[in-house]
Amino acid sequence: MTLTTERPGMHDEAAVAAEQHTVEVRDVHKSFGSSTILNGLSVNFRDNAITTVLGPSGTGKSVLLKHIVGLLEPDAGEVRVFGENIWQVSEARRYELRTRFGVLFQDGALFGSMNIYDNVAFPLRKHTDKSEDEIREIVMDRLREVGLEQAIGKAPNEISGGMRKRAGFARALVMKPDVVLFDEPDSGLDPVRTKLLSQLIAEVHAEHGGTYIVITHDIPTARTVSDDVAVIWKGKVIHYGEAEGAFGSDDPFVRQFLAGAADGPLGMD
Ligand SMILES: Nc1ncnc2c1ncn2[C@@H]1O[C@H](COP(=O)(O)OP(=O)(O)OP(=O)(O)O)[C@@H](O)[C@H]1O
Repeated sequence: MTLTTERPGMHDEAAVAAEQHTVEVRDVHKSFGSSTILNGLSVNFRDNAITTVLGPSGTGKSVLLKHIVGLLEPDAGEVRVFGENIWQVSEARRYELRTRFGVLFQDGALFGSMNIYDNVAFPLRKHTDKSEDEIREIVMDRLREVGLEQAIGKAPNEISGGMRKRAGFARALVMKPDVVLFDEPDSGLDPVRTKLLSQLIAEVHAEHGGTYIVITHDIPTARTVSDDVAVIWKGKVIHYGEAEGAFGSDDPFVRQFLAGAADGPLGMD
C-alpha cells in the first residue's frame, strides 16, 4: 500500500482513489430535516482489510453503514459497491448486491421465533438452492467457529447478548460474503466479552479474508481488530489510514478522540 510521506500512516488519497475498491463512498451528503448528518463524506475502504469507523456518538456512523448497504439513499454523492453505483442499478440488482454483504446489526437482529440453527440457516434457505445436508454442514461449521454449536436448539431470548452477537456473526458469514459490516459489535457487552468478540472478528477475518467494516466508538475494540481506521466527525472523514498511524496521529481531534481525553477540541455538543 502506498503511503504519503507528509503524514505518516495516512493513506495517499490519490493512490487510493486510483484503485478500485469493493466499497467506495464518494462525497456523500445526507440530511434529515434541517440536520446535516453526512457532509461530503468520502472513503474508499481497503479490500481485504478490517477498517474501523470511529467517531463520537451521533456523528453519523450508523447512517454511513445504512448508505453502504443501500438502506438509505444519499441526497448527493454516490456509494459504489463492486464497482456499481447502488442507486443507479435496478432494485433487483441492488438486492443481489446486498446478498454479497454480511451484516451484524447491534442486537444480532435474530428472528425471535426461530432457534439459533434456523436463524443461521435462514440466508442459505432464502437465497440458495442448497440441500438441507449442505446447509447443515455450512451452518455447523460457522456455529463451531463462533463457539455456539451447543446452542443450536435455543431461542435467541434464551442466550446471552454476547451469544446473540456471535450467532448474528455466524449468520452474517454463511453466504461467504465479500464484505462484512458490523454495527457496534461491542454495544451492550462487558469489557471481557467485548474483547473476546473483537478477537473472534480478527481471527475469522484472518481465516477467511474479506473487506470488514466495523462501526464503533470503543477504542479497545478498534485497537484489537483494526488494520485501518477511519475517523469521522461532523459528517466527514477526518482521518483514514493504518491503525498504527491513527493511534500515533498528531491531529488534535484524532488524538483526543482516540485517547478518550476530556481536554481538546472535542466538546459535548
Ligand atoms: N432515519 C432517520 N431520521 C432522522 N434522523 C436520523 C435518522 N437516522 C439517524 N438520524 C440522526 O442522525 C444522527 C446520527 O445518527 P447515527 O446513529 O448514525 O450516529 P452514530 O454515529 O452511529 O452514533 P452512536 O455512536 O451513538 O450510535 C443522529 O442525530 C440521529 O438522530
